[in-house]
Amino acid sequence: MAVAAPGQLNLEEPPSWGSRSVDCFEKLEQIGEGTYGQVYMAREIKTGEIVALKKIRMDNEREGFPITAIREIKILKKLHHDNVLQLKEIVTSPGPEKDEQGKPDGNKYKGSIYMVFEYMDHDLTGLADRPGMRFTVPQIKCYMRQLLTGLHYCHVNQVLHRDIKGSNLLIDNEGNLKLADFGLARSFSSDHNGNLTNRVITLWYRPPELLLGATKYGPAVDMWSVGCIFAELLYGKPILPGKNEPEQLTKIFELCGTPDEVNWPGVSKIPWYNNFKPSRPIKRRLREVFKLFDRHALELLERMLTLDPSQRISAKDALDAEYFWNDPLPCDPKSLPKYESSHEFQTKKKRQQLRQQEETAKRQKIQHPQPHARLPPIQQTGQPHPQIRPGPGQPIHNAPPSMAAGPSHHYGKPRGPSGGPSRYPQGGNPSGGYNPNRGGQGGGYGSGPYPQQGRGPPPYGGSGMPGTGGPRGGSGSGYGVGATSYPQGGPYGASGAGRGPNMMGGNRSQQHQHQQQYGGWQ
Ligand SMILES: Nc1ncnc2c1ncn2[C@@H]1O[C@H](COP(=O)(O)OP(=O)(O)OP(=O)(O)O)[C@@H](O)[C@H]1O
Repeated sequence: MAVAAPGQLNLEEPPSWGSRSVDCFEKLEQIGEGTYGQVYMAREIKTGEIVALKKIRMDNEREGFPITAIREIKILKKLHHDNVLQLKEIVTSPGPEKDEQGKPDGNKYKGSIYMVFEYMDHDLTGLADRPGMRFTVPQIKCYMRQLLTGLHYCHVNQVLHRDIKGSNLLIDNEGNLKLADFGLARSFSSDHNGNLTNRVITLWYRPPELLLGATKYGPAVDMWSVGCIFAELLYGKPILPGKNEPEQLTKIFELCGTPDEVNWPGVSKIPWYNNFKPSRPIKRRLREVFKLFDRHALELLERMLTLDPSQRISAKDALDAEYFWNDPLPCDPKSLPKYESSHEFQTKKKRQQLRQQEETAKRQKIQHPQPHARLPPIQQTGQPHPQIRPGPGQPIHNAPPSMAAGPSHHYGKPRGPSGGPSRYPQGGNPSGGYNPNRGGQGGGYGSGPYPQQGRGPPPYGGSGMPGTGGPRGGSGSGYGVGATSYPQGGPYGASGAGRGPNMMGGNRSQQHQHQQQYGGWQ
């Protein structure tokens, strides 16, 4: 394999994995900082294509190339799906590392390795954190369906993601959602008998079985995380923000009730069950806490946030849920508005800058109190003119790609504990039309190729469907307008009565009794 000499570009050769130098790319801006390395937006010099470069952290030289990166590369090489982030190539940086004076440091050959990914404009957390951002119901359905489709593909191909969270769900300006960050992912098989680590999945999205110490588990762990994301999208903020593992379990029990041998056969045999067993049983309150969610959303959420992993809904069955087949239907991703790029890293940075600015302004005020309230405020130099930017949360229709991906325009706002839900959709379309376009059931977890979805092609909202035009909703949509109507101050607060009608209204009885899916992996 030809390796590019330091500073030289392999422009003639088609890129083969690991053969090219990172110098083939021009780094534009840092867009992410993860546990395992930095992520940059970059431009390929030859083609002008915008990509994301994820630098593999090699801090711990003694342990060699990080196992997480090896896993991620191995897994991503075998996954090819529209809803899974595509790894395009691996590139290397020319070693040896330069010292502080810019001279090569002979003792240190620390050439870096980068993964080259297709560039995505947003991650879900960054997008949701934009001030004034409200997702419409068709938009939430659209994202959820893509998330489930990508995850179903992974599970069918015997890959557990094990770190589903908003910042790992990347979204482009075509409305496509892709699963990213397979650093904690691993292959599994239904006959796998070995133990797996339970120290996976970011705490707020971690299922009860892992918190209770299970070391044999399957795709159901990802489905719990999906349930947390789903509720977060509807509710407007994370629903289970525990500070540590015991508190996380307590929050889960307060929402989902305590597990016992009746609702979760076998739970008492999970290693730490006795350590965490609450002194008295707690009733499940999910339906009460989220009673303002529409009926089909609540039904689906119930099945995702089921304590017993063997009874938790699978990605495939979730895609078949009434929620996705009733009005308002998921919108076509392409109909979603285009926003300026927003990644969690940048919105956090922006929030920090804003806080600093506010503190400086406060300090200045204390040092130089204004003698008269009517005097005009001191003009800050270097501030952009407010009119050159679109309003916060406003889509930038017709912006050329370079602007849409422009590095210097990011909005952020403090997301303090008092920041109540503000971005979930408002009242929905009461006319719940039924989509008859359904095929039979099919697929399931097995080896082999990715099966077709049971219901044939996904429905898209047709004309007149509320909110297909974007988060502000079209005329008469009823989405994204009006005051926030969900309870403030956390999901366990008093549930507000009389806050508007159920989105769907309807009274149809539940159609499907879903099969248990995960028994084999428990
Ligand atoms: N292909 C991409 N396009 C745009 N942004 C990206 C891309 N890949 C990653 N990012 C951004 O970088 C962030 C971190 O990336 P990633 O999760 O892959 O790294 P990580 O080191 O594993 O992070 P973590 O510790 O949060 O799991 C993402 O949340 C996202 O905002």
